[in-house]
Amino acid sequence: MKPSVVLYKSLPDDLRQRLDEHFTVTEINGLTAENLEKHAEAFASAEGILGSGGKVDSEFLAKAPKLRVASTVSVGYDNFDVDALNQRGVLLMHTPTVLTETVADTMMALVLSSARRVVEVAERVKAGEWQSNIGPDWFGIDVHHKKLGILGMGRIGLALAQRAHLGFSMPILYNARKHHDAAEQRFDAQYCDLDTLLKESDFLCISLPLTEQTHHLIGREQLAKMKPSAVLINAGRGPVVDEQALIEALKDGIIHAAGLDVFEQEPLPADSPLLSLPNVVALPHIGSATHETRYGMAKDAVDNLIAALTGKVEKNCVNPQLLK
Ligand SMILES: NC(=O)c1ccc[n+]([C@@H]2O[C@H](COP(=O)([O-])OP(=O)(O)OC[C@H]3O[C@@H](n4cnc5c(N)ncnc54)[C@H](O)[C@@H]3O)[C@@H](O)[C@H]2O)c1
Ligand SMILES: O=C(O)[C@H](O)CO
Repeated sequence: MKPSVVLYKSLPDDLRQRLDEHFTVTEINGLTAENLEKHAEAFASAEGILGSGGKVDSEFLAKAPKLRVASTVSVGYDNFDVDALNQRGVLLMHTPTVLTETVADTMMALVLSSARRVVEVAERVKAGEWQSNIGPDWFGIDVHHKKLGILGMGRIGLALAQRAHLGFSMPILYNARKHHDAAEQRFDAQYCDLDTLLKESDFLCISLPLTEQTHHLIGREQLAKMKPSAVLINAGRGPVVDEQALIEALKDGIIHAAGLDVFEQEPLPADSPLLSLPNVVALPHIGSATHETRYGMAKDAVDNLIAALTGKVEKNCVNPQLLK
């Protein structure tokens, strides 16, 4: 008999077919409380789950007593209680690597659009405000040759360093839990402590995961250490930055601008003060959102689930110690 799995994100037809070849699939529309109740039987018999978003914690695991594998269509896994999964012996599979270059492209787009005010001035053109030669009120700030600080020099940080250093002649500073040899050798990146990163970066780019240690790592005190001309870019997770403190810093001129792909609450509420600030570029969490990359992530998530439920895991496992 094929193992039962719950699919909580829709897949392209060919990938859905591949999943059906291996498993008996129950497809639901998200891991909501309502769906957990409505599809209690499917969760009670599920050996695997595949999707993205929604909390997977001990309360969830109690409803899925046969679960062996959770496969998320994302690299970030802050919505999973990894300790609870480990206690239950549930493997957690994710999709690093396939999205790295695309997310770095998004971060570079945020750097450029925040500095050159691309969104703001394009809106002004559409509104018919371009009536004569433009003056300084349309100008932005340079990107090339400015110092780019990377907070979280992992896969995405490295791909951003490549773009910024080789493409835009930007000196790279970074802070991470440890030195990154490839970043130092290939892009001359200089390791520094967080305070130095805050004080010296012209663009502070955050590509950190959300953990207990990184929650509100950037708050009022840290923003105050940044240059008034600095731009903050966040494509890691929203809660790494204290959003209220960021709003105040942007309003008060403590920093110059922000380019944000992630927020404390997503979707960002329509009445968020961030949306009325001209010096903010706000994107709807599109870091990896290209057709090619989203397909690649879904494919990897399907392959990961098949590998893990058939005992053939070689990569993409968050808790490989369970395999021993
Ligand atoms: N906006 C998006 O659509 C999008 C897309 C993909 C990933 N992400 C986010 O980006 C994160 C990073 O992805 P990645 O593939 O580069 O991961 P990664 O594991 O390769 O890199 C993370 C880096 O953060 C560093 N780090 C972790 N905790 C730290 C701390 N307390 N202080 C300093 N450095 C710390 C690590 O040392 C590592 O260098 C993901 O976890 C996810 O949250 C967002
Ligand atoms: O972590 C990730 O992969 C992205 O944020 C998409 O959720």
